[in-house]
Formats: sequence, C-alpha cells, structure tokens
Amino acid sequence: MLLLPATMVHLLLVARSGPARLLGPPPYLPGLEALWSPRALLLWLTWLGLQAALYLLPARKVAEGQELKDKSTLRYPINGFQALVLTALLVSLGVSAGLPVGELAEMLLPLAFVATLTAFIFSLLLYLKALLAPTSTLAPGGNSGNPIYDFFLGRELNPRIRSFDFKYFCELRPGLIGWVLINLALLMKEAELRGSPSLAMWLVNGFQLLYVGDALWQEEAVLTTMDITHDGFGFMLAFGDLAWVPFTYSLQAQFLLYHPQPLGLPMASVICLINAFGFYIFRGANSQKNTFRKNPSDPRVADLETIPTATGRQLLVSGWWGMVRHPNYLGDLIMALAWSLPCGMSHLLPYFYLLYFTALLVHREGRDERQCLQKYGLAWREYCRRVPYRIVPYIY
Ligand SMILES: NC(=O)C1=CN([C@@H]2O[C@H](COP(=O)(O)OP(=O)(O)OC[C@H]3O[C@@H](n4cnc5c(N)ncnc54)[C@H](OP(=O)(O)O)[C@@H]3O)[C@@H](O)[C@H]2O)C=CC1
Ligand SMILES: CC(C)CCC[C@@H](C)[C@H]1CC=C2C3=C(CC[C@@]21C)[C@@]1(C)CC[C@H](O)C(C)(C)[C@@H]1CC3
Repeated sequence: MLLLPATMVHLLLVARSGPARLLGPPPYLPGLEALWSPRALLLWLTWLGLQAALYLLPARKVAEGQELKDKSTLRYPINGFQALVLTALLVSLGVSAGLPVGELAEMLLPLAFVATLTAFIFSLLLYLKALLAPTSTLAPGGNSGNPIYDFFLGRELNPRIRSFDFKYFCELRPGLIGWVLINLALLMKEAELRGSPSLAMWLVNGFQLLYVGDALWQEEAVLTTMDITHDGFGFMLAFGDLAWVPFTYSLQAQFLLYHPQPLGLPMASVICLINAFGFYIFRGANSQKNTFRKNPSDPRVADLETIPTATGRQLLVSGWWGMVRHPNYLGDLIMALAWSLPCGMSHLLPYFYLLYFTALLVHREGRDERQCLQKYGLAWREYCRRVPYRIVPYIY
C-alpha cells in the first residue's frame, strides 16, 4: 500500500528527469511543498464531481449485471461514452475560452498526491461501510479477518448508495477519462514547447484514446470482468482506478514530453498495425465472452463449441477462447507493446507499462484459474486439456 504510491511518484519524477532511468534513483525526493497544493485538490474534487454528475445523467440503456450469490441482479447505467463525449465538449469549450489545459502537465505530482489521499480515505470509508453490510453482499476474497489484508482487497463486492455504484463508477470514469485528459495536456504542452506535437506523441495519444473510448463504448462488457463479478472494492481498486491508471498509464506521453523521439512514417505504420492487431484480438475475445455470458443462444456465438459445467453455465472451447485460455490478455499485451514502441529503444522507462502489465496479467491469470477450477471442477480441467496454453499460443 505504501510501495504502490511510492512507485507512482518515482515514475512521475523520473519521467521528467534527464537520464529517465527506470531503475535509477529519483532525481530528488519531493518535500510536502512539491506534493501538496490546494489548487490541485480543488481541481481533483471538481473533476470527481463532474464525472459523478455525468454518471447520474439519464442513460441510453440500463444493463443488468451477472447474477449475485442471492440470485438477484444489479442494474447499471450505460452512459460512459456519453460522459466521455460531454467531457470532451466541455474541455474543448474551455480550451477555446483560453483554459490552459497544458498546465496540467506541470501539476501531475500534486494531482497524483491528492488522488492517492482520496483513495486512502475512500477505502477507509468503504471498509467501515462493509462492517454494516449483510454477509451476502461481501466479496469472496477480502474477508479474511485480517484488517490490513481486507482493507487492501476490499470487503464489499458492489458497494452502493442507492443506485450509485462506487466500483463501477471508479473503474471506468474519473481515472480512465482522466488518463486521456492528462495525455491531451501533455500533447498540448509539447505543441507549446516545440511548435507542434511529435508523431510519437500523436500515436500514443491516439492508441490510448482508442483504448479508453472502446472501454466506454463497450461499457456493458465490463460487467462480466473479474473486477466487477468477483473482486471486492478496497484500496487496490480504489487506488488503481483513481491514481495508478491516470498517472502511470500516461507514462509514455510524460516521457515523450521531456525526451522527444524521432519516428518515421514507415515505423509509425508498423506500430499502427501492431496496435490494430492487438485491438482486434482484445475486442473480439472480450465481446465474444460477454455476448456468450449474456445470452448463449445469441446467433453470433450459438455455433461455438462449448463444455457444459455442473453449475449450469458453459465454457467456450472454440472461437477466441479455444485459441488460448486468456485471448483478451494476449490482445491487451500486444497493444501495450505498441504504446511503448513510439518512445524508441533508448530507454526502459516507457516499457514500464508493458513489464508491469505482463506481471499483472500473469498473476491475474493464475488467480482466475484457481477460481475457475473451484467453480467448475472437472469441466475446467477438461477445458485446460483442450486448450493447453494460457496466454500466448505455443509459448505460455
Ligand atoms: N489495462 C489494464 O490495466 C487491465 C486490463 N484488463 C483487461 O480487462 C479485460 C478483462 O479481464 P479480467 O476481468 O481479468 O478477465 P476476463 O474478462 O478474462 O474474465 C475471466 C472470467 O471469464 C470467464 N471465462 C473464462 N474462460 C471462459 C471460457 N472459456 N468461456 C466462457 N467464459 C470464460 C470466467 O468467469 P465466469 O465463467 O464466471 O463468467 C472467468 O472468471 C481483459 O481484456 C484484460 O486484458 C485487466 C486488468 C488490467
Ligand atoms: C494498483 C495495482 C498494482 C493494480 C490495480 C489494477 C487496476 C489498475 C486494473 C485492474 C483491472 C482493471 C481494468 C481496467 C483498467 C485497469 C484496472 C482497473 C479496464 C477498465 C481498462 C479498459 C478495458 O477496456 C477494460 C476491459 C474495461 C478494463 C477492465 C479491467
């Protein structure tokens, strides 16, 4: 819990330092005056308030989540893409009225600090709220009785106040849209410093905007991911969603602002193809599973081969999910590579995301395998026999 924020601050400091050495010491240790800024706090709270207000706007659709332990389902507003578009409109209006969005690039450290503080306070409130929650609403993990462990993993599965779902809101709104805004600020700052943004900066912005835009366009698909169906909402997700995502996932753009990299059109085209290839696998796999989980007789998935399980649910064993057991992770990792390549090969720092993400997904995959084995027993063993590779065909 202390190491994650420290790593984030390290990355923010190193990205703007001359040598930009991932494994080197930070250029300096920031004092409280560099971390704390009332202006950053005000900006951050305004941002959270704006995103919460956009979440509460009428939605084009209300979707039902997966069935819960007590056989009930929760309802979720599908208006994430609308929130992205409205935020973009507001930011465009602001920019045309002279709002200095590029200045955000100078405020990343105090903003990351207040986001971390909010995550700590918020997780504490969530932990206290869970003490009053009925047992049926608790997550399968995160209820060990060890307060530190449970605070980290999160006790309640879907903490809500009325219909406002905190985990669903945090997963897709302030952090994810904030990431795109930070990238934009870095692009604008580069234009201010060098006359125009570099091709590498355009690519990183474009790829990551596609990733975030897609997540919000396909918002309903998040309802079948592990975060929503299985994990409690505690410090790991609160900090991950609110601080880690916007401030470390924008690392490539931060690096490029201070370390411009030459990139020719032929190389840029190859990188675009790699990103498109990764996206194709990622989206295809996630949509196929989501469609299947929502309605196995949907004509788009009805012809796929499946394995029945004792729970009444089936496992896909052909299509994307017959290639490897986590095709969505494979696509995501290929995209992660494409996001780092525009930063060249001279530094390891912009490859931090790829390294961290590989570790995260390998760990996540192991965790999911254990859960699935527990849930599906022999049927899962049969699936593993039929589809022996986990993430990368013939390799892992
Ligand atoms: N950018 C980032 O930082 C991160 C991105 N991600 C991305 O989020 C997405 C979701 O990932 P995540 O939630 O970890 O995992 P998945 O979306 O892969 O969900 C795993 C669940 O899918 C179901 N499942 C597994 N195999 C099959 C099958 N053969 N047929 C049908 N259902 C199956 C099981 O649940 P059940 O059977 O109960 O439905 C399993 O628990 C991925 O694309 C991942 O790359 C994830 C983490 C971080
Ligand atoms: C701080 C820790 C080291 C790790 C925290 C992990 C979180 C940052 C990630 C856990 C699962 C995530 C997902 C996405 C973002 C990162 C976190 C929150 C996701 C919203 C990104 C966009 C994708 O399209 C998605 C499939 C919707 C992702 C869902 C999982």
